[in-house]
Amino acid sequence: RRTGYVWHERYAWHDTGTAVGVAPSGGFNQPHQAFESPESKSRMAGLVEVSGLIDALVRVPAVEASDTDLLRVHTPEHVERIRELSADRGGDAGDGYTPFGRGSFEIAKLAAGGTMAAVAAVMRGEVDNAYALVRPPGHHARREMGMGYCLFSNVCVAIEYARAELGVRRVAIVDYDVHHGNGAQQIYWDDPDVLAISIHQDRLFPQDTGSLDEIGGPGAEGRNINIPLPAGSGNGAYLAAIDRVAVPAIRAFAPDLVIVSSGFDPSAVDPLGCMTVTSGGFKAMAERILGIAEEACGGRVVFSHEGGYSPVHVPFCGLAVLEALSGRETGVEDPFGASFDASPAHPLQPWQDEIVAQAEAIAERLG
Ligand SMILES: O=C(CCC1CCCC1)NO
Ligand SMILES: [Zn+2]
Repeated sequence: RRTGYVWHERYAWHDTGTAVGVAPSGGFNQPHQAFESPESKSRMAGLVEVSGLIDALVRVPAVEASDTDLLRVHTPEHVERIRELSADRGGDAGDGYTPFGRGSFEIAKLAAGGTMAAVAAVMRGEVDNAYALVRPPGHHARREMGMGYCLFSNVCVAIEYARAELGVRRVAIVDYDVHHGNGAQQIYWDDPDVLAISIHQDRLFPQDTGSLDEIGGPGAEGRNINIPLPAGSGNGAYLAAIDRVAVPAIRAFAPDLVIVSSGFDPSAVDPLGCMTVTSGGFKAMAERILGIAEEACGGRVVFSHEGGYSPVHVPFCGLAVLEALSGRETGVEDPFGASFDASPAHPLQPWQDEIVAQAEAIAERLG
C-alpha cells in the first residue's frame, strides 16, 4: 500500500522548557525536562529512516495551518493568546501542564498542518493511508484552551479542514493514546457526524472525563464512546475494545474517513501510562483499524501522533504501526520481545472484560 508519512525536523524544536515532568523547576525541583520532549518522536523518525522503511513511504510535506484553519475549531482568544506568548518568551497554553516556548505557535500550526496534509493526501487518493508524526500533540486541546501538552487539536483542525475543502462529512476518530481524548469529546459533543472513540486508562488524565456514561450530547447520543480500561490492561483488553466496540461502531457509523489519535503511551514500558501493550499489540490494533477502514471507506485512514514517552520503545511501536499501514515488513526486532503472537500478550481479564462489555452494550444500543 502507498502510505503517506509526515515528519518535519521543526517538530523536535518545539520547546517545552526545563521542568520536573509536569512541574516547574526550582526549589528542590532539580531542572530536567517536561515529559513531552522531542526525544521519543525524533527517535521514531530516526528508526523509520535507518530501518529503510522510509524508502517505501510517500513523503507528505507539512504545511502550516492558517489562522482560518485554526479558527474552525478554536476560539480567537485562544489562538491570539498562543500567538502573543509565542512571539515573546512562551508560557503555558491553559491548564498549567502545557508549557511552550518562543516560536511554538508556528510549530503547533505546522503540527496541525501536518495532519491536514496527511488527510488531504488520503482524500485526494495520492496515498492509501498516512501517518503524521507531528509534535506538539493535540488530543487534549479544547476549543478555548490548550491542555496536557496540546496547544491545538491537530485531528479536529484537520477534520474541519476536510469538511470545508475536501467534501468530507462523517469522520470516525479512534484514540488509543493511554490518556482520554477529551478534546474531540468536547469539540464534537453535539455533532452526530463525528464518532469519537477513546480507549484509555481509567481516570489517568484528565481525571474528570472519559467515563462510560459520556455518550454524546442531544441528537448525538452514542457518537461518543469511552472505554476506560483498568491499569495493567494489555494487548488482550485493547484488542477486545477494538474488535468488540470500535470496529462494530465504525461499521454502523459508515464514515467517509477514519482518523486515529495514535499515542504509544499504553506501551508496557511507558513512563506515564500503566498499561502493558506491546509493539505487536499496536501493530494488531492498526491492522484491525485498517481492516474496518477498508470495509467502510476505501481504506482511508490517517494516524496523527499524540503521546508516548519511552524514547526506547516508541520507535519500535511506531515502526510496527507503519509496517501495518504500508504492508511492508522491515525485519527489525523490537528488543522488548514484543513480536505479536496468536495468544495476545496479557490476555483479557474478567475485570477488563466487564468494562469492554459495558461499552459494547452502549455502542450496540446507540449504533
Ligand atoms: O500523553 C499525554 C500527556 C498527559 C500528561 C499531561 C499532564 C500529566 C499527564 N496525553 O495524551
Ligand atoms: Zn497520552
